[in-house]
Amino acid sequence: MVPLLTSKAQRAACWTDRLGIPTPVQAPRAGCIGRHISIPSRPARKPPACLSVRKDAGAEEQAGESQPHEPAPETVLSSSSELHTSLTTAKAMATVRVDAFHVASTPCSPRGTFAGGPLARSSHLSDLVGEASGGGGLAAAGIGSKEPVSVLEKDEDTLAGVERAAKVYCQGELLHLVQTAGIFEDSKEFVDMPMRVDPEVVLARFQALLPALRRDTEVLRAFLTQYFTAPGSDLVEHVPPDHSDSPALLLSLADHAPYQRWAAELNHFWKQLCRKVSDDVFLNPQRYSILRRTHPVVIPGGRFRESYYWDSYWIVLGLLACDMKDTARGLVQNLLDDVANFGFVPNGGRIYYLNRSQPPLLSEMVLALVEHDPSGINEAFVSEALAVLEGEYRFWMQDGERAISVSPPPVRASTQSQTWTSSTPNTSQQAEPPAQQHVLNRYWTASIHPRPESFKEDLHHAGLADCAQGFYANIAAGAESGWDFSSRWISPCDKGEYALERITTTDIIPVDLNTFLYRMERNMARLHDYLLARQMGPGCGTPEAKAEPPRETRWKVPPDSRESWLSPKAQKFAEASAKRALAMDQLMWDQETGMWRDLWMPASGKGTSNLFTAAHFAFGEVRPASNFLPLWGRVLDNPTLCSVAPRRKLAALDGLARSGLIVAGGVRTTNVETKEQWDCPNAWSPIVHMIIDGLENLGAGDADRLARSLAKAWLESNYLGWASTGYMYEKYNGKVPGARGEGGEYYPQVGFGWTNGVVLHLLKTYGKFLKHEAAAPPSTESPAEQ
Ligand SMILES: OC[C@H]1O[C@H](O[C@H]2O[C@H](CO)[C@@H](O)[C@H](O)[C@H]2O)[C@H](O)[C@@H](O)[C@@H]1O
Repeated sequence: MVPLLTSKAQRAACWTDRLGIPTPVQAPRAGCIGRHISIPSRPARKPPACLSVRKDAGAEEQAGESQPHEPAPETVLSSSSELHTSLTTAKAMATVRVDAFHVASTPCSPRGTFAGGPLARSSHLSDLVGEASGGGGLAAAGIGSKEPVSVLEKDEDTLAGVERAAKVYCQGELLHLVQTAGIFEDSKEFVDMPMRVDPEVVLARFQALLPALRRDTEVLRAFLTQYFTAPGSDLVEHVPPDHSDSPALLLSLADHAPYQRWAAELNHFWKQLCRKVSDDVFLNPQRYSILRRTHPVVIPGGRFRESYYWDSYWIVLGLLACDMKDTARGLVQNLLDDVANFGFVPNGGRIYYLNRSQPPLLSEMVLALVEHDPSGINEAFVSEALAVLEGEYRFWMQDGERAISVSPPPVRASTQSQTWTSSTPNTSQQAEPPAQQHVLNRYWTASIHPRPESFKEDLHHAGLADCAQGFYANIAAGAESGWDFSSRWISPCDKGEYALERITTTDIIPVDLNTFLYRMERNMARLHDYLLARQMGPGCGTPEAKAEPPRETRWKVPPDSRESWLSPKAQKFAEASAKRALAMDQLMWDQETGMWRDLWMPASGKGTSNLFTAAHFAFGEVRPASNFLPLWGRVLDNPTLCSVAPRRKLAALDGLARSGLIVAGGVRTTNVETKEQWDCPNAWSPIVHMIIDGLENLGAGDADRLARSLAKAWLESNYLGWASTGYMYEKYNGKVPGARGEGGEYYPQVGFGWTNGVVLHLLKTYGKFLKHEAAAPPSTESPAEQ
């Protein structure tokens, strides 16, 4: 039996409260009732005296027991041929069957909002990822790699468990009715609740209820109490053995007592945020939405009671700042295991996240581990990681899905400085055949259902959208971007307003995603050569070996700027990175604003051509901070851009200063104020960190000074928030230092994994600049306010 209450320390009010870790829900709370389009809502009623919820037959009941199913007439999710992608994903990877999957195409593409079918297929990838990439039923189902990554063993039990659990958490009438009954304020609550018995038993019990009772809110509440336990009980607290109360970082902050105390507390927080998957998840994976994890995880906190893909990068940096390299390595190994099991890293560690990934930063994490402790990482790990990363690369390069061919519009030379908006006419009709074809990437999913964890919210917006299926694909792709949600992805209406139902993520080729993939290509080239140098031993003839003592060379990852490569694999990934750097420069760089710009493909849903010749800058008025992430990615250091790099660097520095994004509390996410959380005035740790890091390493103008003043402003804002409330927020208000950010589809969270990670990393990097300063009160002046 799964314990109803979580561990002792979690019950300690002080810590749970400050970390935003929810206490177990004993009784479901009443909440708002979302709009739903399929099943008419009913007023909540008192249960009738003869309430026919049967007594729990217990866990001993045989799995697979089923009662005749009487589907709700208007239920849209219960057809077995329309399995949710999360289920088909796992199933596909488990059985490598290609026939049973739902093909993600849809007849509607209003406003170009859905690009579900095969689009432009890239042509020059086969030598990098093999002929198996792209096309086929798996690709059409958004499953990623056609070939599982064989270097790590797949966990067949997990996959079988996922398939069974998905029948409750990802599809069907029970999910629909619970999520639309208004029982929980937060839609994520239900899909995180473990089952007391097998899913087949739960579903059979549910089907045994009279149809009218299934729709009765009080009956549903009673049903949940009987068959489910509290969210959060599937992960148990775990004190990582490599945690120390006095890591070297604390000593280095000795001259700056307030920050030293703060760092000590954040270091302590790792113990509160670290979790192990409970034993019963290993015995009965089918009863849980949590994915089994071999190694402990570090959760963000609050409603985010599982691991997240891109959050993990900043958590890893923070752990390394506290010398917790074993815990960091375990986190990375879990993500590598994901690629082995599913062909990609899912958005987060629950089965309902299996229909999408998140910003691909796994290679960055592997690199961080190797650079932190080269002699502690053995060759087998690097070699295995590289094979797995290749699998992940294959997932992202599925042509026609996340990878597409783009050509510059022939009119580009004369419209270099033109700002395109959603209403700009598509001039591709008059275009000459393009001279050069590039392959770039976008966020994409095959999902045609509401996100289970945001079910009622998605139903509501789908009801307002021109095409519900297109909306579901685009909203899930928006979640894949990590920027869920932002004006970046929303086609503004004529009045200039950003309504979520107009989300059109798959029509956009984002600067940040292409930066992340550029880094993946670059990192893999570097890691391949690093591995070869280590395998060959000292004096292996690398360019660095000639200049440095051989022993040093063996343990050092070659610099990002390396031009000649030893290993053929490294050479190929370096070539891919050069192509991408060139494409980003030719298509995304906007000289007028001094930034890279997301591309908008208004023709993407029309599918008449294999090439997008009409890629223009996305919604002209939106200036996201992600436009500057190529600085973090060192894209301008690619040898192929050496002739333009010096002036681009200065122009980008100037562009950032002119962008208006730098504010008193760091870097605001965009310049547009909407109700979404990835917009103005919010400032998010991952973005602020990448901007700081990019500036620090730019080597142009006074970029490093700006980096330091931004780091100072960000630390002061986070410190102010912590000192006045005890909380570390998930996001901050960039305009009001210390204030929490707002907006979006859930209540602002505290805890918080990546926030703590960035602070600890910045304290480690910039501590030496801080220690001579007095503990000045946080400034309200922007370091470069416009
Ligand atoms: O439940 C709604 C959405 O929540 C997640 O997104 C937000 O939190 C994540 C964890 O910190 C973070 O990675 C993401 O950038 C945030 O926007 C989740 O990732 C979404 O998929 C989910 O729909």
